[in-house]
This record gives sequence, structure tokens and C-alpha cells, in this order.
Amino acid sequence: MLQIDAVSFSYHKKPVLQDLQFTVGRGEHVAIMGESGCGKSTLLKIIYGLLQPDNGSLTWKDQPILGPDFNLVPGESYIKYLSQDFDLMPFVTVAENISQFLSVFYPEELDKRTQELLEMVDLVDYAQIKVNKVSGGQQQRVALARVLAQEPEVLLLDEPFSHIDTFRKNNFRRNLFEYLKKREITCITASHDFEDVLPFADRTFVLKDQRIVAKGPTLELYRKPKDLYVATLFGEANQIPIDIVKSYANTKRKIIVYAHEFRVSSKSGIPVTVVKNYAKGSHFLVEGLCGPQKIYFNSDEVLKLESEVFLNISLETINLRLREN
Ligand SMILES: Nc1ncnc2c1ncn2[C@@H]1O[C@H](COP(=O)(O)OP(=O)(O)OP(=O)(O)O)[C@@H](O)[C@H]1O
Repeated sequence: MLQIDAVSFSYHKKPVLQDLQFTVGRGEHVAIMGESGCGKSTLLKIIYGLLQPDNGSLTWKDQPILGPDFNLVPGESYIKYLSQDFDLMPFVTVAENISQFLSVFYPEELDKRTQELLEMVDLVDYAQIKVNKVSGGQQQRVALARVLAQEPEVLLLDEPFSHIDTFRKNNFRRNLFEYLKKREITCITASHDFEDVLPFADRTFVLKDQRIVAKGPTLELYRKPKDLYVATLFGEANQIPIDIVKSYANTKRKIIVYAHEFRVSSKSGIPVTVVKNYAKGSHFLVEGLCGPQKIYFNSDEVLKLESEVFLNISLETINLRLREN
């Protein structure tokens, strides 16, 4: 188990992370989410042993993870960190960049493992091309195969799909996370893309203002976000006064409603005036106004600007969001 205990960190006296406390089990997949600059990469670098925390301690299987103040060569051998800059050997082929890190002595076994990893990252056709001749997205995939070749016990992924095209991304994410689960590799992924997180991470931690402000099973965080910040990490969301939703409600509370949770009706519901339509492919995201309250909701079809439509939310959703966490 990875244990992070009361860890704080600052860059030149500017606090970035404060009093972080969590554990990650063997083979577990945890996601770290939060807005840009909230400290996701910093946290991964501390776990890897590249940055020295100001306070607190880190252990893996009850053994301390030492920071750069105590390690001549920073970075623990059983942890691999896939950073946002890939750190490849540019004048060496894709295949050699990967096979160099395989701890296999027999040539046949070496070829087989290299091939397996090339297939995993979908780069078989590029095996003999020098890395400086392949695209940014392809380099990101080579970098990933390289860290997998080293058979880490803990894998830290920093925005691992940021350079990979949508066409390949979905399949690739599924393959990678299945591969890690099968081998019981503990994985921590920093991302601000919920599609990297929602289908794959067992648990998610949300960082904001130097602290973990929400954590739990990923689906639970999504279904019952504690506030608009958490909800927005998972998609287009609104925070709406409950008396708009139910006119008889005698409370000033607000509830979170995702854009896709509204149903559009021409007859009854919350009255909104259509302000703007945004094409999303499978649907339109519509900006509407209910008095001064801006509401974003999904519609199957484009809606006429300045027309009035009515929005409905299921009772189940209202009750779910009204329930205290
Ligand atoms: N080497 C550094 N020296 C000083 N400040 C830094 C350094 N690296 C990062 N920071 C600052 O620390 C904060 C956290 O940065 P970090 O890169 O960890 O955020 P992040 O959540 O990973 O962001 P992103 O999602 O944009 O990658 C930011 O305010 C950043 O400007």
C-alpha cells in the first residue's frame, strides 16, 4: 500500500500542497483531478521522489519513499513516472527506446516483449523509425511503453493522453488500464479530462486550494458532487436554487444539475429563454436564462434563439442531490 501522511509542499515558500493524507492499495487505480495549476504534477513528483516535501512522510509497503534530500539519484526504482515531457532518446528507434528498458536476457524473449509493448501502444509500424522522426502523440506512446517495460509496481501518469488523437485515444485508454489491472500495477493518473477518469479510476481525489477537497469512489463523486467545482470536472454542470426547480420548495438551498439531466419540454417545467446553441455532435448544448439564472442544458435539436422552452429534472435526480453527503 502507498501511504501519504500529512504531506505539505511549497515552491520557494509559496504553498502548493498542504496536509495531504491518503492511501492507495496495490493494483488500485486512483485519479487526481483539479484545475490547471492546482498541484497535480507536483504531487506526482513528490510521490516519485523528485521533490522533497516540507513536512509529512510517504511509504510504499511500509518502506519510506525518500525525496531528493536523501537519495543520490532521485526517483524510486519500483515507481515509474510518465511526465509531460517524455525524456526519450531522439536518435534511437522506437523499438530500441522500448527494449532498452526490458530486463530480459534472451533475444527471442526480448523481441517478444518489445513486440507486445509495441502492439499495446499501437506503434508496430513505427518500430524501426527514429524517435525524433515521429509525432508528439507517437512519442507520448513510446514513453508509455518505456515505463511499462520497466515493470513498475507503481505507475504515475501525468496527463497521459494529452497528445494522443481522439481517434486512437478511446481504444488506447481501455487497453492501457486493462493491462495495468491485469498486472496489479498501482496507478495514479493526474488528469483534467473526465473521460480519462470516469470509466477507469476506482477512486478519485479532487485538489483545490492546496488541499484534497473531495475523494471517494469515482462514480459516487460524479453522481453526488459536493459542489460545482467537483461537478464541473465531470462535465457541464449548473448550480440552481431549489425554488426554481420546485416553486413550492421552501428553502434557499441549491442543487447541482448536469446539462444532460434536463429534459426539454414545450409545455411545462422551468421556463427558460434560449440564448445560444453549441453543436456537440450527438446533441446541442444550449445556454438559457431563467430570470437572471443562466442554465446550460442538452437538447437533441437546435433551439430557436429567444424562444421559450421548459426544463424538467427527474425527482430521482433532485432527491439524490438534496441528500446530504
Ligand atoms: N518549478 C516550479 N517553481 C515554482 N513554481 C512552480 C514550479 N512548478 C510548478 N509551479 C507552480 O506550482 C503550482 C502547481 O503546479 P503543477 O504543475 O503541480 O499544477 P498542475 O495541477 O499539474 O497543472 P497542469 O494541469 O496545468 O499541469 C502552479 O501554480 C505552478 O505555477
